[in-house]
Amino acid sequence: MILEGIHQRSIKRTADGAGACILDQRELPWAVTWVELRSARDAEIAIREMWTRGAPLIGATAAYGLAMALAEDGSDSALAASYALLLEARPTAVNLKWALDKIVEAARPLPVSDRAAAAFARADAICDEDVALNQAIGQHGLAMLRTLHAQHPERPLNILTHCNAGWLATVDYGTATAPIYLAHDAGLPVHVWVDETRPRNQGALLTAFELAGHGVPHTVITDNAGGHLMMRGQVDAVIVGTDRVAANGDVCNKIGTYLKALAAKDNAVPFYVALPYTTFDPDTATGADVPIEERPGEEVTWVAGEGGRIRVTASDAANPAFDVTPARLVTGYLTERGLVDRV
Ligand SMILES: CSC[C@@H](O)[C@@H](O)C(=O)COP(=O)(O)O
Repeated sequence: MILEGIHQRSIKRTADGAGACILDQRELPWAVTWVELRSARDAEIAIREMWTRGAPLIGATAAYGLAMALAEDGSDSALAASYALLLEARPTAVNLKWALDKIVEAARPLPVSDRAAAAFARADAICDEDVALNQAIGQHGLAMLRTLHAQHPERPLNILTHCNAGWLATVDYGTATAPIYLAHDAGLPVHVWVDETRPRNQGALLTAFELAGHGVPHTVITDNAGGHLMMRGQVDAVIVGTDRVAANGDVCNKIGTYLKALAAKDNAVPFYVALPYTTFDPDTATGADVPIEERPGEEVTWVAGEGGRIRVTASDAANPAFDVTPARLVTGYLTERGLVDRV
């Protein structure tokens, strides 16, 4: 299947209803490949190895994975084993646990023979809800962007984003990108500075692909360029997604987000975090309590691009995948309930 170049659901049930189809994001933007997941183990590999990624989409994939596990074996012990397998696939995005818990809540009270159907139905509902949440975030974000644009109506609104918090990271629309898509569709002139987002380059590879497909003017920049652009007055707002917001409002997101928040603060650029309630974690007190995924150093020492991978150093590399932006650096949280200054 070839993408139409515009957003669509990034996870779907297979035609027979017994599995889930995802885009293999490792191949984007060079190839658009849909992959069928047929078991909890398939879902776990797809999440762990980042065929699929982004907090809400990780949750949706895990939900279908648990439903597939129940179709194979609906017993309590099988449910517990597959829950643990999927939960360990990636540690940072709280949507993973949230979605798995919703499947357990829906399935466990039922007779074993009814559990798989209930789990699939709940996974479908998680996906439908994610789309609605992102649309609501988009509507509130559009109002916010209109207000910002009114300050300088003579020029396009420049938004900087980090990583990929678009439709590829969610079921559809994205969190950080939903306001951008709605603004563009409403005729508001927006231009997006896209952080390339080393080491895996989700910005250059995925966000740019999305924005190009939707016709949104954008420019890819190195991760180090944002502070300079802010100092020059070339950024009107930063909007990022998040993998987990702690009870105190600290924001865990892709490594490098914190530096953007610091630069934004120093240059009086508003820094917004877009999130659905499924990414808020009241059980994690502060950002210091969020488990930060340490990924292989090879993601740093080798860079993937068109035509393959090239090695950039023979030295050892460290690769923390996320960082924490303290709540004090956040101007506002863009949620399905509106723009709020505390979560
Ligand atoms: C709406 S997704 C928000 C975040 O999950 C996203 O920006 C991000 O950091 C994703 O990290 P990734 O490691 O690519 O899964």
